[in-house]
Order: sequence, then structure tokens, then C-alpha cells
Amino acid sequence: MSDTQDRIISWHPSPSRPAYTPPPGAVDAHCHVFGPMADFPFSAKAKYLPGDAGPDMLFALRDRLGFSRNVIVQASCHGTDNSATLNAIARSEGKARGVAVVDPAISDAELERLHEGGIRGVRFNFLKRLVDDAPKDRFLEVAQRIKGLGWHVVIYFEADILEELRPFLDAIPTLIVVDHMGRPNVAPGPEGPDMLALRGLLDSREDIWTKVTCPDRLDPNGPPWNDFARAVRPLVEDYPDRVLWGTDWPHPNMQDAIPDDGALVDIIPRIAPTVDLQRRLLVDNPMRLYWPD
Ligand SMILES: O=C(O)/C=C(\CC(=O)C(=O)O)C(=O)O
Repeated sequence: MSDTQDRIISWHPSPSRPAYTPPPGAVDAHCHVFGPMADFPFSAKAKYLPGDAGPDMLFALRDRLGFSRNVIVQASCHGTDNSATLNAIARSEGKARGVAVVDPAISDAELERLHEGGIRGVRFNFLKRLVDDAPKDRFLEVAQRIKGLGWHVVIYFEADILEELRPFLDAIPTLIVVDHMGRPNVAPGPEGPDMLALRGLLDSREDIWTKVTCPDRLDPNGPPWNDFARAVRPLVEDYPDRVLWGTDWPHPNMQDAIPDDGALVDIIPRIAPTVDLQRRLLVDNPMRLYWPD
């Protein structure tokens, strides 16, 4: 990554206050921090060079949107150096936990250190535009090792490789969380092929969860993301104990159609229409996974 490359500002400059009020204790279960670069340089292998979006900005957004906690997912631009994520967790006063990206050769002592720092899962990223390789055999070794820590696997892939990934997913010995539902085409609605394939995966094991996130990435028609709401609501209704929600702030790599985070929050009652579903999505489920203690 060259120093002269422009740094991408991928977040909304002044998100609106949502009309919807999340329940007390709500968790933004998918967000990231970028740097700050002076303290936490980006990976030499990063595929994008973002502006600084550090913990102070994240926590200010959390408060503005009416959330109580964050789950910070290590973004690909920081590679396998989780320092920026750990720094944000350390500064959160117990209100953040995280998901790391690790080198498969990581030592047990380093895994323990990550656990002490608030990490509760590892992310396996299969998006070719974000990572150079995704070694399934080595990922399975990692999954085996983190099982003892009580962690889970977060997996990011696009819908067209779900079928090919099935044997690998079947072999993962921990709970699995699928990022952004495996990026389905939401336009054909809840019975569209990608949504049905995702249901097939969820039905194959009770310990596969998914994040009902990123209307901004998944709905080609943009706000108010009607296709997303129509396709996703039945999923939340049918798998109420296995769904998580998050802003995806600072929306890595987004350059067109950067979403207003307040508007993102306002989609919650459209995909989780009852108070009970909202509490499970925003409080009970993420607390079970990230703050079981
Ligand atoms: O923020 C996300 O979850 C999605 C991303 C970025 C990402 O995953 C990463 O950089 O690690 C994407 O689709 O570019």
C-alpha cells in the first residue's frame, strides 16, 4: 500500500439521530476502527487505505445512535495485527469486545493475550478483493484451537461461493456467524435463491448464526432499502435467536452511497417488527455470544 495513495473517508460526516430508540443495553455487533494510523499503521497488504476512524469517533456514534456496546471486528486493512482493535476495546470501559484476524501460526500465549484483551472470535475472510488468500486447512486448525477458549468463527464470503464452502463450514467445530448473510442478492425477496441457500445453511446446524447487516451494501436500490427489509424480515422472524445486527461503521471501502447511520438504525423495526424480536436481535443474542460472563 503506497503512502501517497489517497485515504478513503467511508463514513457519513453527520449521521442523523434515528427515529427508532434501541432497547437499553443494545449492542452494535458489527463495526470497526481504522487506526489512528500514526499509532496503528495499516497492513502492507491492505487493499484500501482508509482515513482515521478511531475509538473516540466510534464511541461518540454509539452514544448518538442510542447503543450501549460495540463488537469491534478486525478489518482487513489492519491485517493480522489486532492492536488497533485491542486499543479500542481497552478504551471502552468494558463496553466493547472484539473479533480478531489471526495468522494461523499464532501461539497459544498470543491467543490468551487476545482473550484477555476482550477478543471472543476470529474472522475468516474469503473476499478476494480484500485478502490475498484464505487457506481453509489452516483456518480449520485455528478453529480447533479457539474452541477451547469458548470463541466462535465469523466468516465473510459472497453468495456465489457458499456451495463450494459447505464442506469447510461443516468441518468448523465452533459456533459460526455469517457476516452480512453471505452477501445475498436481496432483490428477488425472501424466496430468492441466495436467501434460500442461506436458510439451507442455517437449517444444517443450530449453531450457525448470521448478521442481518449492510442494507447499504446489499440493496442496489439504496435507501430506504425496501428490498433488503422485505427479504430479511422473515429471516429475523424465523431465526430470532441466531441473528445479530450492526452498523458496519465506518463502512470500509464505501465511496458511493455512504449510508447515514441514523437511517441504518431506522431499518431495525422494519426487519424486527416486535419489541421481543428487537430485544433478542440487539441485546440477548449479542450478549450471549460476547458477554456470557
Ligand atoms: O466491513 C465489512 O464487514 C465489509 C467489508 C470490509 C471488510 O470486511 C474488511 O475490510 O475486513 C467490505 O465488504 O469491504
